[in-house]
Amino acid sequence: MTQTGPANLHYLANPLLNKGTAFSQAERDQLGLTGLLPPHIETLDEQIIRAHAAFRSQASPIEQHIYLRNLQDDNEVLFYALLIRHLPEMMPIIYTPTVGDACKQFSEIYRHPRGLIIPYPERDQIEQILDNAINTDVQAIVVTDGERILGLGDQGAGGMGIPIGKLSLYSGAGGVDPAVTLPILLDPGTNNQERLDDPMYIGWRHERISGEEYFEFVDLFVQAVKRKWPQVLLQFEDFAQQHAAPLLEKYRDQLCTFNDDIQGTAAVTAGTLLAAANVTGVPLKDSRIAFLGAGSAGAGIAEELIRLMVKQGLSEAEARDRVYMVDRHGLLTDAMQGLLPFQQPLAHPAASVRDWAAGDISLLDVITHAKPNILVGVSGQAGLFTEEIIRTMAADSDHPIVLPLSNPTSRIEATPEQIIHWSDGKAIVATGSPFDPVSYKGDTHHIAQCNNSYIFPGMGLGVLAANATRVTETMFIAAAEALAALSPALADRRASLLPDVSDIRDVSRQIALAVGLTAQADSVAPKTSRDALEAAIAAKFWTPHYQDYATGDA
Ligand SMILES: O=C([O-])CC(=O)C(=O)O
Ligand SMILES: [Mg+2]
Repeated sequence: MTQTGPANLHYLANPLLNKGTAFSQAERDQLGLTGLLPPHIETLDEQIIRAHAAFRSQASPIEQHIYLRNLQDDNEVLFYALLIRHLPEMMPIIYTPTVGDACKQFSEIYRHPRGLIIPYPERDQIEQILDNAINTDVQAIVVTDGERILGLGDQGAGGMGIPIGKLSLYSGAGGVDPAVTLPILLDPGTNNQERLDDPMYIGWRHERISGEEYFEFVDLFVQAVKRKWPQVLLQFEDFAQQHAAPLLEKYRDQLCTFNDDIQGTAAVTAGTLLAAANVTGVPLKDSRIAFLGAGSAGAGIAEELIRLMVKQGLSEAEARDRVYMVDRHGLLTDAMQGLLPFQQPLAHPAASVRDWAAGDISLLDVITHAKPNILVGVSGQAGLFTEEIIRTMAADSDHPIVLPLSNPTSRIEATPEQIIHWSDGKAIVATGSPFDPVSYKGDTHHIAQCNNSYIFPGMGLGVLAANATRVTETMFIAAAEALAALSPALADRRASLLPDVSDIRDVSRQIALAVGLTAQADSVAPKTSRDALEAAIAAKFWTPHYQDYATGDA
């Protein structure tokens, strides 16, 4: 049957169906596309080469981001084929760090609708909004409310860049079909004055709603999602500290959900530290760990490490004793007023540290007295790992492990180069944002990217392939252990602690298997054999390819 007129838009305007110059002659004839496309018919491979050249010709990372996002909104098969072929080059563009700039400039660079936006004034129509999603088989959602975007704070509606970037990695790194993914922005306003004052701001121009109203708004959304897609995986991303942990506690037993900043970051950090323990010879249970930043991400990592130390044989009290949380008022102690519920179990008895300082106990005081061999930065603030802090730590430890995890690059606590120089080459460094290797005194130090991007794509794939109905803490432990088992540093101590980004699709499949097996053991997924689960993961694993729309009788 020959289609003419606007029906051809069905193919050209839907990025999940569009093939651009790769529509065959038969498709062009049958779908009414002749004359709408240039005559040379390209293969996907030729399209990738041409798109890569166009990408390279962009003047700056943000221009490259805009180019790739436009390509994604035009032709998803080509976008993912290009991305997968050039992951190490393109991941920093669609994801951290450049996605941070894209969130800040979201209004200026906005081009096409993608996903769903739910502004607070439209809260009575959430079901209708969900019905409007252009993809009907939704299996994985990433949602943000824009309040704590990376270390960049409140970006309002610009936060939508994050769910889009995360889901690009679900497909690009985790093999989840983009047709089943849906980014969502809850827009409860913004307290970012610059955005409110910007005439170009495209979000709901209103200060953030808060308190009961806020939690009711999120609940309207979650209940509507549960009714419409009862099996869906719902990932919370970049919510502010005062909301992230309470929302996780509220919903973790209601549907298949997790918080990436609390649980995904915890798992990748645990995996990195398990790998590092193989290099240093100091097991996690014998380590002492200092954190700068005691928000929900820091606390999430701390609790995961405590679980692992207990698994390695410590009592819970012994494990807690080895973890020191430092926030803007210094070391958390039980004498502090106003600790949040998730911080209280991580506070040290004030009496046990009374002699460390006259007033607030600083990070340097903690380094001096507790002598940690592991230092984790989740402060969101640049420069807080000072030369004195790193030198003091290195004086007491043969292999200090330093993880400045704050994103994007502009927020890092200290650069790998600084840490390696100040520690005279002793430190093992992994960062949240990507960094090039550092040369120091003839040695090359590889900098692993300790980013939850090693975890959430595999978690998503594993949950979907195993038909899991909940996400448990043991599934994250399994993901961390699976990641550590793939560390190149196991075979070569000088190699990176984490696999190369170019191997991330294989990593995701391994993590999916570990996660799926654990979901079965935890009775949150139907029991199958290991072989059947492996087959389910392989069947679920999407690779970009074009469908043939031409009917045989052309
Ligand atoms: O997005 C990233 O690169 C890691 C992450 O979740 C965050 O920093 O909030
Ligand atoms: Mg995040």
